[in-house]
Amino acid sequence: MTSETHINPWPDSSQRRIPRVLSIAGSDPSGGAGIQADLKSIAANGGYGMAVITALTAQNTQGVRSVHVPPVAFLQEQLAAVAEDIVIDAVKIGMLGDAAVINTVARWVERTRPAVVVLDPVMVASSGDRLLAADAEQALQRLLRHADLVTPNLPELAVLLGQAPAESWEEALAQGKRLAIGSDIRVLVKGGHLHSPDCPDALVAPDGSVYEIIAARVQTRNTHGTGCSLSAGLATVQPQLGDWPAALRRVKSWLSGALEHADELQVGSGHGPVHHFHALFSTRAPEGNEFSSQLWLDSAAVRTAISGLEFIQRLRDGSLAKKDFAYYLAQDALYLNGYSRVLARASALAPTEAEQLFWATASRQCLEVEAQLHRNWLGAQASPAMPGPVTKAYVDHLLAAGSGGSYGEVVAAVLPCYWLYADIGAALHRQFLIDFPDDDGGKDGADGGAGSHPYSAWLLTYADEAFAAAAGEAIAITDAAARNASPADRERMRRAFGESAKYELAFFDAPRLYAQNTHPPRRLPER
Ligand SMILES: Nc1ncnc2c1ncn2[C@@H]1O[C@H](COP(=O)(O)OP(=O)(O)OP(=O)(O)O)[C@@H](O)[C@H]1O
Ligand SMILES: Cc1ncc(COP(=O)(O)O)c(N)n1
Repeated sequence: MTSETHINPWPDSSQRRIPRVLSIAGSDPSGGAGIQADLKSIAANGGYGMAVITALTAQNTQGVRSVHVPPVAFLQEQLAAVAEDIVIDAVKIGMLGDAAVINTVARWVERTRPAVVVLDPVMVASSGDRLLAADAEQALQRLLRHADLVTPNLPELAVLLGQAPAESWEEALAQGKRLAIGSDIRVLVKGGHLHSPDCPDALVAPDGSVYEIIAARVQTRNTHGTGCSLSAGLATVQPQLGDWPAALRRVKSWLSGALEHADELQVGSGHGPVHHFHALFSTRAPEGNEFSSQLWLDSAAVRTAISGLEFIQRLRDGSLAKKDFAYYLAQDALYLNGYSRVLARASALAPTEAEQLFWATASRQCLEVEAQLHRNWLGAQASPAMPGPVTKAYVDHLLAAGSGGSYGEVVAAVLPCYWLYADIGAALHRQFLIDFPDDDGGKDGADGGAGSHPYSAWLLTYADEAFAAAAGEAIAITDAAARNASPADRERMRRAFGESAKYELAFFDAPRLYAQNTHPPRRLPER
C-alpha cells in the first residue's frame, strides 16, 4: 500500500472528531516548543498527535545551545513509516533546520498531499538563536505553495518578503497581504512581537481579504513555544470545524488561557512554556453555585432561541395550530417515559439518601404525568404515537448518560428539562396573565371553546410552584455533584447539560417540523 492511499481520506465538507495530526518539527528537550509543544497542543485541542523529528536541539528556557540535524534518509524513513500505516488528517510543519530537510519534506508533501497543511516557518527562536540555516530561507519558498496556512511571526514574515520587519500592526497586515496575494496562499499574521497592549492576529486569504481577531496581551515572560502551539492547534481544529476563522477563534482563546496559566508551571528561569492543559488541570472546585451559574451562562443562546421559536410565540398568543400542540403533547408523554428511567438511574447513583429520594420521587411523578397525558388525551388516539426524531435523539442522549455516565453527568443531563422548562414556563405564564387578564383557562380554554386563549389551561399549569421548587433542588444537587467531581468530569457534566439544552430547543421546535394532521387533544392535560 502506498502512502498516497492514506492521505485526504474524506471529502472537504466532512468533519473529523479526533483528527490524526502529524507534526514535522524539531525537538525541544525542555518541552516548551517544537514537537513537545505540538503534541501537547494537539492533545489539548482534541486531536491525536504524531511526530516526525527533523532536528534535535539542545535548548532550555534560556536559549538554544546546539542543533543536530539527522540524515535526511532517516527523516524519509520516519515519514514513510507513519504515512504508510496511519491516515493523516492534518500536518503541521515547524522547525526544518536546513535546505536538505526542507526539500525532503517538500517532496513528501508534494507526493502525499495531506488534506490540511499548516506551515510555521520557524527561523529564529524567541531567544534569538537561529533554527534555520541562513542559506535555507530561499528553499522555504518551495514549501509555501503547498501550505493551506502559513503562520510566520513578524521577523519571519519580513524574511519571506525580503523586507524589514513590520513595526506596526498596519505594516504587518500590509506585508501579510503582499505575501498572501503574491504567493497565492493563506497567511496568519501574528501580533505577538508588537509592542502593543493587545495581541491581534489576522487571517489573510489569497485574495487579500482579512479576518482579524484581537486578544488581550497576557503579562507573562513565559511565552516560549506560543507560535508552535498555535500552529499545531490550528492544524488540529481546522479538520474538526472545517473553517479557518472558526478554528482561529477557538485556538486563540485556548492559547490565551494557556498563557494566563503559564506562570503556574514554574519551568526554568528564562522564557518558560505555556500551560497547554490549563483547562484539564484547573482544579479549583466550585464553592457555591458557580457551576450552575456557568451552565446558565453557557445556555444563554439556547434560551434566547427557545423564546424566539414560532411554537413558543404561538403558544403564547394562542395561534398555535392544534396539530402542533397535539404532536408536542404526544411526544412529551413518550419523552417522560424515558426521562423517568434516567431519573431512576440518578436515584440509584445518588450519594445521599435525600438525593436518592428526590430522584426516585421525580421518576415516579414523571410516570404519573405521562399517565395523565394518556388519560386526558392520548387515549383518544387511534394508534399509539411513535417517538419523533428529536424525542428519540433526546431520550437516547439521556439514556446514554444514564448508562455510562457518572452521577454528575446524569444529573447535569437531566437538569435542562427542569430548569429550561421552568424558565420558559414562568415567562409564558407571566406574559399570559398580562395579555389575557380575564382568561381563567381551566373552565373555558381547554377545548378552544369560549375562552379567548385556547391553551389557557395549559399555560396556567406553568405556575406550578412545586415544579419550580423541584427545579431549584435539582440545580443545588448539580452544584453539589460538581463540587465533588474531577475537572474532567465537570467538563463532561457541562457537555451533558449543553447537549440536553440543545435538545430542549429542538423539542419545542419539533412540532413545526414533524407534526402531521392528527386528532386535536380531547381536553387539556395537567403537567
Ligand atoms: N503575551 C501574549 N499574550 C497573548 N497572546 C500572545 C502573547 N504573546 C504571543 N501571543 C500570541 O501567541 C501567538 C504566537 O505569536 P507570536 O507572534 O509570538 O509568534 P511566534 O514568534 O512564532 O511565537 P514563539 O516564537 O513565541 O513560539 C499569536 O496568536 C500571538 O498573538
Ligand atoms: C525545536 C524548536 N522549534 C521551534 C522553536 C521556536 O519557538 P520559540 O520561538 O518560542 O523559541 C524552538 N525554540 N525550538
